Parts: sequence; structure tokens; C-alpha cells
Amino acid sequence: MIRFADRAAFTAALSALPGPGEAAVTAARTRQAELTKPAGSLGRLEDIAVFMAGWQNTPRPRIDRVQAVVFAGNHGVAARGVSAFPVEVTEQMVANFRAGGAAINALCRSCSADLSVVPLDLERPTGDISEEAAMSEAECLAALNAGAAAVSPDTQLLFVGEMGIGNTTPASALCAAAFGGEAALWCGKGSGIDDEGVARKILAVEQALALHLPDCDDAFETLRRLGGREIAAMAGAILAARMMRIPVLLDGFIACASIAPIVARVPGFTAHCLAAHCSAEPGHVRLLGYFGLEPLLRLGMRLGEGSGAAAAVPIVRAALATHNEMATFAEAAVASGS
Ligand SMILES: O=C(O)c1ccc[n+]([C@@H]2O[C@H](COP(=O)([O-])O)[C@@H](O)[C@H]2O)c1
Ligand SMILES: Cc1cc2nc[nH]c2cc1C
Repeated sequence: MIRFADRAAFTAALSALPGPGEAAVTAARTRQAELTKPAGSLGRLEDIAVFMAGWQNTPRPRIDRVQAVVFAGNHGVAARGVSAFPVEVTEQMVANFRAGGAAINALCRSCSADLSVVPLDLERPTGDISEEAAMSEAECLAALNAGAAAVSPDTQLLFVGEMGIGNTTPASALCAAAFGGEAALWCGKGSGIDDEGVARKILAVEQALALHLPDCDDAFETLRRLGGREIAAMAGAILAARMMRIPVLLDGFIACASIAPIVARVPGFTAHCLAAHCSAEPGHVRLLGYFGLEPLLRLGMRLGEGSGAAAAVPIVRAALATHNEMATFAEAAVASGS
């Protein structure tokens, strides 16, 4: 199990990231060229199969064990009227996840993913980022480690999701801190606020940036000041997955924003990630552009919970089914093209 002893250990991990298994990548590419289809005719399914081969370090990748983890946290900035919903909804939705009644429960059942739910100190919201740091150093480290600890080493495909009323506000702040641009460029309607609510959100992000940006020297400090517990936990889980060479399907705006401070400093960080979908939250398409990732799906979803990632699992399954089960030209006695 991955655990970061302190802030320095987290930062050190970012400069020693493993890559995919090169021999497995080469073998998977060779196999793709030998399967009974015109070269490239399965489009991105071919790339996904090769990606999975590299990160699982085997020419014949599998997804018998798909893991989904939903982290939940509460946010001090929510008191500024930046969400369409009351903060109690975070805890109520955790109960709904546990009872099996949320979208992510249905989606995980439909794509055969093992779901776990990790609430993080819901009774203790983070500091309001427009006035103070979201978390202390110890709190941020604990959240990163809760994320890292949630990842099972035998997982063959991971996705993480979140639940946190108000969390599109810290997510927007993290994106602006990581990649620049006006606060307004990164702020949308989130769970469905009106125009006045969006204006309050933009102001909160502007104030947060003015207060914290001069001290956001590294990814840890940026997450600590502008993030939230469930956000840091997602970052910890996605980093732990990289360290264990586990491929990741990225969910929506907040899930991607959680790693924005890392990607801004380590551009190849998302090499073990596929962007599952593009959220309707307008900052997401912009963020995926900075990540250099093309989403698998554009369904106009903006739920969070890992729901967009779950919806994309069948695509990965389709990629591996064709990769593993198709006959080669030689096996099927089909003439190959020139
Ligand atoms: O995943 C997304 O792209 C996404 C976009 C907008 C909203 N959400 C969800 O809505 C909540 C945050 O919205 P808000 O308006 O309260 O900041 C949080 O629980 C997220 O899971 C999620
Ligand atoms: C009801 C509800 C469900 C959610 N799931 C993820 N974010 C959410 C936000 C709300 C408001």
C-alpha cells in the first residue's frame, strides 16, 4: 500500500514516476497489426488496448477487477452561496451511495465495478478558501493518504469520483492556479446555480487566488490551500495508481481538477489516464485541453460521483475483448493487405 510520510515524500514521488511496460506495449501493437481487420480500423479501441497492455505490463491485458472509489468532503466556501444545494446533501448522498440508490451504484452494477465510498470528516468542512487555506498540512496529508490507501493493488482499472456540495468552486480555483486565466473562464453552473450564484463563485475564486497564489509553490501547497479533502484524496489515489502502474479512467471536472496542480508541474503525469468523458461544466473541456487528453464520451453529463468514468468502462471492455479474442490473419487463414 502506498503512503506518503510527509509533504516531501509526496513531492518526491512526483519525480520518480514509473512508465508503462515498453515490451508489453510493443507486443500489443504487434498483435493489433496481426488481427483480422484493416490496420487502424478499430480506431481508438486499438490505442486503448495498447494503453492497457502498457500499464498492466502484459501483452494481454484484462479487466476482471474494476475498482471505483467515491470520496466525499465538505467545503467552507459553500457558505458563500456558490452551490444550488445545501451542504447537508453531501452526507445525505453518502447514505444514498451506501444504500445503493445513487447513479454511481446503478452504473457500477451495470459495468461490474467494485464501489467503495470514503467520507472524509464531513462534520468538519474545510476552511473557506476565499479567506484562509482549505486544510492544514496534516489534514491535506491525511486526505492524500486516504486516497492512496483506498486503491487496491490488484485493481486492473481504477476510477475515482467525488461528492461535495460546493466543490466546483475549489476545483475552478485549482485550475486557474495551475494553468492561469481569469477566474470566470473556469467557473460554470456546477450543480445548477443561477447567474448571481456564478457571480458569487467567480468572486470567491478571485479572492482565493489573490490570497493564496503567491504561496502556491508546489502541488501539495496548491491542494492544501485551494483544494478540499475529497479533492486531495482523488489526487492521492490517482498518484498511487501511477506508482502501482494501475490504469485510470478520469471522471469529470472536479476529478480532473484534483490533479491539475500535478499536471502543471509534471506534464506527463496523465500518461496512465484515459479521459472517460467531457463534462458539461465548461472548465472541463479547457482542462482536458491542457492535459492533452481527448475524452472517450461527450454525453453532457455533470453529475460527478465517478459516473462519467463508469459509463466509459464498457468501451475499455470492448477494446480488450477485440484485442484478446480476435483471430489473427494466420489463424483465420485470411489474406492480409499490403
Ligand atoms: O463531474 C463534474 O463534472 C461535475 C460538474 C458539476 C457538478 N458536479 C457535482 O456537483 C457537486 C458540486 O457542484 P456545486 O454546484 O455544489 O459546486 C459535486 O457533488 C459534484 O460531484 C460534478
Ligand atoms: C443530488 C446530488 C447528487 C450528486 N452527486 C454528485 N454530486 C451531487 C450533487 C447533488 C446535489
